[in-house]
Amino acid sequence: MAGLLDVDVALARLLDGEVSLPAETVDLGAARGRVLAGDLAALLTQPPFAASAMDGYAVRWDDLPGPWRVVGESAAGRGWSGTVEAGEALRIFTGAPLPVGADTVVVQEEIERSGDTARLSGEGPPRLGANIRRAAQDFSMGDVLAATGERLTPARIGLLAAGGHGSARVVQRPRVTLIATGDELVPPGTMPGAHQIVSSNGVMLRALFESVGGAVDDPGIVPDRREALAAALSKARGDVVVTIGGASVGDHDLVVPVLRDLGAEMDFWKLALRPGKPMLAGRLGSKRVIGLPGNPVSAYVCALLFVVPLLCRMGGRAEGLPTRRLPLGSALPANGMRRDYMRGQVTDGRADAFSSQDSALLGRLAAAQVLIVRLPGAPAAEPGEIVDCIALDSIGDVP
Ligand SMILES: Nc1nc2c(c(=O)[nH]1)N[C@H]1C(S)=C(S)[C@@H](COP(=O)(O)OP(=O)(O)OC[C@H]3O[C@@H](n4cnc5c(N)ncnc54)[C@H](O)[C@@H]3O)O[C@H]1N2
Ligand code: MOO
Repeated sequence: MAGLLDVDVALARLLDGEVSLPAETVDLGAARGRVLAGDLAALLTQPPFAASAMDGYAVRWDDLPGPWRVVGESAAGRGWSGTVEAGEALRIFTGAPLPVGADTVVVQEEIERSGDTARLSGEGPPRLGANIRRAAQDFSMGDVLAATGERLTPARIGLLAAGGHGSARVVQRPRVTLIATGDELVPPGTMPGAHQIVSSNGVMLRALFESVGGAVDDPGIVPDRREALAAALSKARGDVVVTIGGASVGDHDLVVPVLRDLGAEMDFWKLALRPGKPMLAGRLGSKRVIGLPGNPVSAYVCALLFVVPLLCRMGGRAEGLPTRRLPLGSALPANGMRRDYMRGQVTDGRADAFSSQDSALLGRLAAAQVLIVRLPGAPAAEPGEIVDCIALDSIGDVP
């Protein structure tokens, strides 16, 4: 479409030359979801020594089926320094070091104890080495426990702590300032007066950006006045400023004129995209500026297609959105000249677009499992035809 930029070209321009932010050190206790800035190797070996996996008696396999003379005790944190000789057993507890000489643990449920004598009362251990965790069974000093670019899941955090780390070098979180513009807006939780609506986009986008690691500052709603918007844009902190609304061409759509007044460089404005045609991108000093359209679905789709990949690039994460190729459940009409992202559901493995695609309908967006992608000029599609979809339910999965 004349004058409207292709979505892929716009995304490539947006990401061109952008690299991940510098690293910082964080305590493991506050590191969930962060992205490693470098490989982390084990500083320790785990387990550091052969240990009993059960409460019982450490014996020599060759001595089975006993009986044994119990010569001492090894508990977690308090090992036993002697050697288990032929005919001897050592009382041992879970996690305690296996003594020299012993090679197998008999669980206490299979032992009858009387004074210093232990007798087998059950079947006994199934094999040499039973109920023992070997030294280094989990990992050895020097093993890479987590690699650059990996996200710190709860389990990885535990692994790093076991490996001797108390903190980790991670990529800084990209900082985003949200600026919602509009005289009609009131904050969430406030009853709108006449001709007002709730600013639902701010909290929605905050949640989306945080789900991919963004650190969001939302200083509130800015009225449709040039000076107010200019002040908010000038004050905005962080790496990326995201405006919401006022991106179009109406008399009260001030984002582009105010950005121009402030000397911002414009990367692009107006895309061959539905929903979200008036989306814009630029630079204000060292900050990236993204102007999202105000219609809630347009704001969400543009944020997903552009801001999420930008934040992922800055935050050292994989950028691609999760996609699926699915057969259509019902026919679709020919598409116009804008790339269309149709909200839809998946039933029995087939994607169906909702009948209404109005970009103001948050209910349909919240119910959508997929965005069905229709390329500019795509002909009508029959049921069963395979279409590309963005899987909305697997976005921003910080565990
Ligand atoms: N003459 C033209 N008019 C419009 C065009 C066009 O090309 N020529 N484009 C249309 C398209 S497409 C879109 S999308 C909208 C986007 O316009 P703006 O970005 O300027 O958005 P607003 O006018 O400020 O608001 C649109 C709509 O969204 C509501 N809104 C705004 N902010 C929020 C918020 N934070 N939370 C919830 N809802 C919000 C606002 O009240 C309006 O209803 O322009 C078309 N017009
Ligand atoms: O792009 Mo607008 O987003 O068609 O409603």
